[in-house]
Amino acid sequence: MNNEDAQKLAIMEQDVRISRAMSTIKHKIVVMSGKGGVGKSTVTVKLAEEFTRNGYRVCVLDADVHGPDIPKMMRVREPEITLTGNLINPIPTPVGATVMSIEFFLPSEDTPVIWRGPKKTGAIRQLLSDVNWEGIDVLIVDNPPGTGDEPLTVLQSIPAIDGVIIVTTAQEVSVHDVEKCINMVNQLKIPIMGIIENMSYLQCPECGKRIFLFGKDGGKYLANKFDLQFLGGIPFEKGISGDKSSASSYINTGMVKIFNKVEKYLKDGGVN
Ligand SMILES: Nc1ncnc2c1ncn2[C@@H]1O[C@H](COP(=O)(O)OP(=O)(O)OP(=O)(O)O)[C@@H](O)[C@H]1O
Repeated sequence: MNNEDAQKLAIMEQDVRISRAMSTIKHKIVVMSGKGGVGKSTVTVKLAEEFTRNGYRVCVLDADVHGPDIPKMMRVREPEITLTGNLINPIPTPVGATVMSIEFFLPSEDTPVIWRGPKKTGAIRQLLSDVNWEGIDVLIVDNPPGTGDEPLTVLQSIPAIDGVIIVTTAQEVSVHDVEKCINMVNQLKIPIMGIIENMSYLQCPECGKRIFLFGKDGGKYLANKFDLQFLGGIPFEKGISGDKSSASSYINTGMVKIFNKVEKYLKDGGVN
């Protein structure tokens, strides 16, 4: 066998291990965006909390190799890695969910990842195959931003994704980048559950008037253009911004409505 064939075989074997390891997960959701910083991780954490509050056993997979913020946002500090057989157990969080992140395997949380492409995608695939995913009702994956190798690897490696949730702001640049992201997911023939517009508006604490800092209805525009469900908007919220560690303590009415739609989508078997 030449080198290329050996590599193909190793990938196929890993695909089998991933499928086996993930086969017991009831539902898999991938949260993604064409643009960085639009609130993908925040939405992932809030959604995980809503599912947990409603009795689901939830795990969040932080697939962002460069900015693994999820453990901090889910208030996991000094995680203790344990094994079941040779599979790594997800780490419990204070709200009752669990989390798995590349950050747990870095020498320190301040260590930058300077790996090249294949090493990064290899790390993502290894997490998928080497984690103990037993007993999880809903896996929510925080996919790295953009349409590059890493988000693509997540979409191609996770079998039977129930649906992708696309996060955008109303801003033109975000909408434009998200269009590329939607096209990528469509090309892979993975269902898109719907669009969330984050940072939709700021409500003036004095007069209650809504200020649309990033313009209006970018999320609805995308939903109409691609014939997708608009899952809802989330306003700017004081409690959510700044210190990422504070995100977990915060409940948002917009998020409850979004959760209801996402839960209905899963119960209906992936039909909008
Ligand atoms: N609705 C909101 N109101 C106020 N601040 C928000 C809101 N959503 C997100 N933020 C803040 O915006 C910043 C970026 O959010 P977040 O990290 O969730 O984005 P991201 O899309 O996951 O970023 P990255 O591309 O780095 O992964 C954070 O400081 C977060 O607290």
